[in-house]
Amino acid sequence: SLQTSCPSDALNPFRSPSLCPLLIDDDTPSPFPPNQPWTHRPYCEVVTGKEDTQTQFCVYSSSAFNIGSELSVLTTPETAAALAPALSNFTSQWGARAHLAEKGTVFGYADDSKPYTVIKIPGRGMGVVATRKIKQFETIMTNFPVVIVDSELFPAEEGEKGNEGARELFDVMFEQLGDKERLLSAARSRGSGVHVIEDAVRTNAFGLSLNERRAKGFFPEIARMNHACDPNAFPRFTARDLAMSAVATRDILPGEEITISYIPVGMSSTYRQKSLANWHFNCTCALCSAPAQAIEASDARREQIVELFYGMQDPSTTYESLIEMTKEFIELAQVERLITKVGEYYQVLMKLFYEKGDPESARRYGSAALMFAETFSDPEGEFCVGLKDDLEIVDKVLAENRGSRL
Ligand SMILES: C[S@@+](CC[C@H](N)C(=O)[O-])C[C@H]1O[C@@H](n2cnc3c(N)ncnc32)[C@H](O)[C@@H]1O
Repeated sequence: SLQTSCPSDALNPFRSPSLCPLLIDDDTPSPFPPNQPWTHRPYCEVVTGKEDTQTQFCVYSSSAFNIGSELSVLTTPETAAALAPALSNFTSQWGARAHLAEKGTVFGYADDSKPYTVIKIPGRGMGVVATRKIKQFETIMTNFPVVIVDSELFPAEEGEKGNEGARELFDVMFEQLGDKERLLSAARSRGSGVHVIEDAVRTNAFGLSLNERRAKGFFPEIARMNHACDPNAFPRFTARDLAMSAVATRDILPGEEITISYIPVGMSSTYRQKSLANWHFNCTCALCSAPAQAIEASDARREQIVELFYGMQDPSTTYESLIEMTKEFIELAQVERLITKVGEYYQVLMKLFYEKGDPESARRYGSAALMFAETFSDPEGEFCVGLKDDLEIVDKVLAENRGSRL
């Protein structure tokens, strides 16, 4: 049964929802204030999953989220309760309010903090272009979601018949959105029969992990960024405020289009084309439209990177060959500009050097991994937290070694 009262209620009737988020659905709304932190009464359906699992999903909407820009989430009551602290994180929403600005103003005041503009790009619809020099690692924009849908409610393949319960939930979600035009304009790329929510989310959404459930989120401004296989920006999601930020992977010049990769970076061209099929466009990015020879050379480097990565992790690899392979690996990754993968790569290198009895090198790779991971992923996320734990172990060994040398 749902948790409907808060232990501290009697003492503090004005408790923050972040301290005691309640599980609410359409039968058991929270007592006071009703439905908080949502502004609408939840609407729920029990949905039968692939393995005949029965899960209750509800539509939760808040027209107050992100300084009135709104948010509607289709998820389980548990995940909705876990979102309460993020919904109440006004500091972050206020800090990033420039994303609500029209024509360089924030609530009537001139704002020159926005380093980009959205314009038409030949052959790609709209796109985001830099209006001044943007430095590597700079946060270009911070954006909040308008729609989030649990991935279980999505037919795996486009056109596959969705669950009837899901369709009703999509209808209610669309009904509760204040700015329907925003979603409609993001959804006009598909034929009839596909629900407008599914349509918009498939073309524009980012995969998220929320309270250990997979979900897809539509972030309207960052969704204007077109795809490039060698992008100059990377989307970073932070769970504590639900913000999606675009972080520059290298220096960007004024007039340059700001791009992100819709698919994991580092794949060779054939895999990229297959993975991009979901978006229904012929990729015209710099890497895909490069001369055949350049594409071939890049593919060869990417394949070599994967091969080396497996080779390095093979237990039979000696310490000496690990050093050689690492050198070659890093050089290739630099040529292919796989900077957003460095956190991942260096974390593995930290472990390998640690296992081979070289904690000094392990520490160097570990700290570099953390620096990159904190730039391109959630600093409070699982990956960064795990890295910090691993670094502590390495530090302990280093301290013990120093002690034994004295
Ligand atoms: C998330 S939207 C990006 C913004 C979009 N251009 C707009 O006008 O709103 C994704 C769509 O943009 C277009 N697009 C994105 N990257 C592209 C690329 N590299 N080449 C061609 N079209 C692209 C495709 O139509 C794709 O389905």
